[in-house]
Amino acid sequence: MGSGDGVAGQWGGVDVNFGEEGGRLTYGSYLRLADLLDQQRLESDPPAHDELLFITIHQVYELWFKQILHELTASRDAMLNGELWLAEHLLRRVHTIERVLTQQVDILETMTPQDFGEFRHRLSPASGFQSVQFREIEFLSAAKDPSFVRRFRGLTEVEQERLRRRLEEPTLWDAYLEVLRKAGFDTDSEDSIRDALRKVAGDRSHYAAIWELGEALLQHDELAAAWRARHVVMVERMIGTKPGTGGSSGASYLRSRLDLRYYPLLWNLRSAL
Ligand code: HEM
Ligand SMILES: N[C@@H](CC(=O)c1ccccc1NC=O)C(=O)O
Repeated sequence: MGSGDGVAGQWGGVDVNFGEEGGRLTYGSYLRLADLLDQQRLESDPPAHDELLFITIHQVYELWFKQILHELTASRDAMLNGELWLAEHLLRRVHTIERVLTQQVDILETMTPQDFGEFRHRLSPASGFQSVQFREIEFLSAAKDPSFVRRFRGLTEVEQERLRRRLEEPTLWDAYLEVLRKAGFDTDSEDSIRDALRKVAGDRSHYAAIWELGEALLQHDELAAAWRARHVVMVERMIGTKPGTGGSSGASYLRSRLDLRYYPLLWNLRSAL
């Protein structure tokens, strides 16, 4: 039996020690649960029952966004280093997370418009439009749009700097073009890239790793589009045609974003196969 202040005892025939044990790692201290579980502060007063769900869902999104950025950055770097298997492996993990993110909408949709209405008026002018990590994912994937940095109101210096860095650094598409160049293809013009993609697609046994990587990028693009489509339908269900708390036209603004594609040349390729 161990010593210390913890609760010691027998469990299933195994000696166990619960407690701090003089600063030894515990589940709660490792995961910083005291801090994590103290971050859900409601705006509504008296508290609206569904606001905890609303905050929790968004915080979970942001945690997964952090993980996605970690994986996409490493995948981009792996492509630049010629480690194609690693780049693909990490993209496949991202796909799995992205599927979960779209499914999470189901949970939020258990909230009715009436119950959302109890605290929605407190949220203005905040909105998902201001999610820095969401925009970082777009920039890193290839959809760089510097106007977002200007249009964001109330960003901290650190957040602005994060976005500026993402605008400067290579995207996943830049890294894929580097992969094509290393394989001997010319990528100087859009036509030469189209040509390279057709050659890769036409000789998959020879270009297996490059083809599969292109497919993994396309999958990431498709899953991001699926999230946008799911989000706008949820928005219509929750607020109809009302303007958004972020100051946009709401669902019609979001509909204008549905055609966004990170890798249009990979999509165009389909018409040539
Ligand atoms: C009740 C649920 C939700 C409603 C009614 C809603 C509504 C909206 C609206 C109206 C906009 C347009 C900007 C504006 O406010 O004017 C927007 C943007 C956005 N929302 Fe939501 N949203 C909901 C849940 C979520 C969740 C769970 C996320 C996850 C992080 C999210 C992320 C975003 C993002 C990233 C944008 C910017 C999209 C873009 O610029 O392409 N939203 N949302
Ligand atoms: N823009 C939403 C409110 C909303 O959903 C929201 C508000 C604050 C922080 C994140 C949000 N999520 C997505 O936009 C609305 O207009 O109802």
